[in-house]
Amino acid sequence: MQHAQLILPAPAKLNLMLHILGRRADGYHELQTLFQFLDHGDELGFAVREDGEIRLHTEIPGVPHDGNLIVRAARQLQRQSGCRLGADIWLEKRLPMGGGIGGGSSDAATTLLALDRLWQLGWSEERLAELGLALGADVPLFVRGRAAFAEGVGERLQPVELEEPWFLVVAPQVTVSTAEIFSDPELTRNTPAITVRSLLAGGGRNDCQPVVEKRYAEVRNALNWLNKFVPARMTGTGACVFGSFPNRDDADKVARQLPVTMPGFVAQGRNVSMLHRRLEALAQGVNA
Ligand SMILES: C[C@](O)(CO)[C@H](O)COP(=O)(O)OP(=O)(O)OC[C@H]1O[C@@H](n2ccc(N)nc2=O)[C@H](O)[C@@H]1O
Ligand SMILES: Nc1ncnc2c1ncn2[C@@H]1O[C@H](COP(=O)(O)OP(=O)(O)OP(=O)(O)O)[C@@H](O)[C@H]1O
Repeated sequence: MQHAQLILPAPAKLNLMLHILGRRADGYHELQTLFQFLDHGDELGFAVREDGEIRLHTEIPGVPHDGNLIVRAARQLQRQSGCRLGADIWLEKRLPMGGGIGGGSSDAATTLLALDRLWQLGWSEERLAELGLALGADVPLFVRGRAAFAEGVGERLQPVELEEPWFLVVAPQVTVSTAEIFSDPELTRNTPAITVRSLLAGGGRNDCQPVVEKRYAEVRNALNWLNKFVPARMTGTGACVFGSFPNRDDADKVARQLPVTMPGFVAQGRNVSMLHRRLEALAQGVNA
């Protein structure tokens, strides 16, 4: 990381609600979801290589180098832009994988925005988001960096202004496969569409939660534990669950009581991703 020219965050997200409206012919699901960012995430470092190679210097156990979303994002951008430069990339992984908080998608989006800058491509966010969609349904959200109501398969984004409470996120020690949950016959796929206005007035749920709770005792236990303090809900297709608090102290107090078998973290919900805050500061010449 000490050789990096540019160090940028890759924040987590929460799905504050997630409704499944139907299934498309290609197997993907039509959904409605409300996304907010957390001020907690991975960190990535980047340096330009003149030889065109893309090298990620940090290994993630179980993920081959060429299958890592960071490498796949970099190679796609290189291919589509025709750029002859390469990159050395370092990763500090802090987010649990397969947790429904978007770690891989966020790493991919940070890579696209970082290399667009270092390779001086001048691509619009729109074009980068379009490229990102091929890597994962949540990548466009992280490229855009604004809390949003999402429709379609998650790519039609409408920015929203939400309260920014503190969350306690509990990470049960299991990995939930998104594909497995979406292919479960018991998943309900017929929630009627709602308007963003009615949603912001309160309500919503996570349609994937009953299926995950049934399959994973660890997720069930985490929900039961957190529900003793505040209403608890699952994010994405799990495994992480969260509850909100009006201030950091209240969230910390509950976090201190977490059993050792149930790690968690406290973070604030943010309407502008910390990646975009950092890029704006850089554009203004602030070295914060
Ligand atoms: C459900 C969410 O977590 C909400 O934030 C995301 O949309 C999932 O995003 P992701 O993990 O990046 O998922 P992808 O890598 O795009 O898709 C993984 C698998 O989930 C299923 N999938 C995903 C998104 C979607 N709208 N419908 C689906 O059916 C598909 O089987 C797909 O093969
Ligand atoms: N840079 C990366 N970080 C994390 N996972 C990666 C990465 N690259 C590839 N993967 C693969 O993607 C899978 C899903 O990882 P991720 O952490 O994005 O899941 P998630 O939090 O459930 O995402 P989502 O909320 O988008 O469903 C991992 O199990 C891993 O095999």
